[in-house]
Amino acid sequence: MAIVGLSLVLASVVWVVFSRPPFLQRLFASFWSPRQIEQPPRDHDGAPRDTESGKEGGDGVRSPVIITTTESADDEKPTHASGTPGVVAPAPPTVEEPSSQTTPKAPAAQPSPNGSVPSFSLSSSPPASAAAIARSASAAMPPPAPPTFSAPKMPDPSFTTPSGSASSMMPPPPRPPTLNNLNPAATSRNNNLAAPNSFARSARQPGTSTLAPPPTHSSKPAKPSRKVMLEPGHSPLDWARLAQSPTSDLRNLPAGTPYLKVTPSQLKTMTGRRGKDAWTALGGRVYNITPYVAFHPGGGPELLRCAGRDGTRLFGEIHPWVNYEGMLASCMIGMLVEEGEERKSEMDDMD
Ligand code: HEM
Repeated sequence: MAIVGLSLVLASVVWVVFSRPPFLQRLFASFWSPRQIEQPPRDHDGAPRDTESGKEGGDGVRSPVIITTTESADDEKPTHASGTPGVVAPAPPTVEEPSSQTTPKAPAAQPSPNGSVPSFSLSSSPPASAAAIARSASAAMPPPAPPTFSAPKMPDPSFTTPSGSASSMMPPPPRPPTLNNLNPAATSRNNNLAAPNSFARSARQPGTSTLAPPPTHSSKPAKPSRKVMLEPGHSPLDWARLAQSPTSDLRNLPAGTPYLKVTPSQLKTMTGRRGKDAWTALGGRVYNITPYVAFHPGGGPELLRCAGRDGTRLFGEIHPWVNYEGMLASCMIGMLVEEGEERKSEMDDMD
């Protein structure tokens, strides 16, 4: 197409140079007034030529219509050449635009046999208007590159392995969670990961709380206190004041009586009943506990459980921390001896 167009242009130029048609001179004269519309030439009889219907008036000789740039597109009405062989057209119709110099595609007509001036005839389907010419010209030219609105290339969302080199490869983004994870078939691949959760669910039984402290068996539950209400004036402080007085004698023995050797049989008769005092042996020593019964925090009956016998084991089971020696120093009778030892000592005294 480009070659054909160029050849047409070249042929037109050659023709204009050699023939110099009169209409071209008028064209040059009117070139400087582009808004002027040149009236189409009239036929010899003076009637305007019907350019739309293609009818020719007069002798049928067709005059070209030169259309310059006009205000409205309706004025652009080119004429169609008859293209009859042998009919010499003075000039081919040309449509000129000041901005775009386009030439209609008109193939060179065969020269007339009589050797007249070569004429040009329009092709079978010439553009009918300047816009059509422009369209045809644009169609003849290579189409411009279409505007590209392509966005910056985003990374391929697919997670296929890229074919680039390893140096240009970037680590793929983390796989977003998809609904496929809900598929049992898909989750079956991650059973090894779901196992701990299922184990944790199975290990935690309903009703158990992880916030509750674990059960401990190291601390014994506190025993309820077995202390009793003491009579007024019989507090531990009152006992301490009474027992440490130098004038107080709590043994209930004749004055000046030394410490006695008490045998278990003798101790057994001192139970605090039948008018006798209550004696007990603690750590090999014999104490008269009768004055302390009213001051015992654990109560009298508890204290008298060891009267008339050795109360060392029972005492240690309840309150081994109690300093009985200091508390009962003024109540000490003597030493607990084996049976027969008191007699042996009496015989030694007789000797
Ligand atoms: C003869 C010597 C004894 C002395 C000097 C003595 C002294 C004491 C003292 C000072 C307490 C108060 C302890 C405290 O406040 O923590 C006490 C409490 C007690 N005693 Fe004795 N006691 C004697 C013998 C006994 C015996 C032979 C028994 C029982 C068979 C006994 C049973 C108790 C009980 C049950 C308590 C109350 C413990 C508690 O706080 O729950 N005591 N005694």
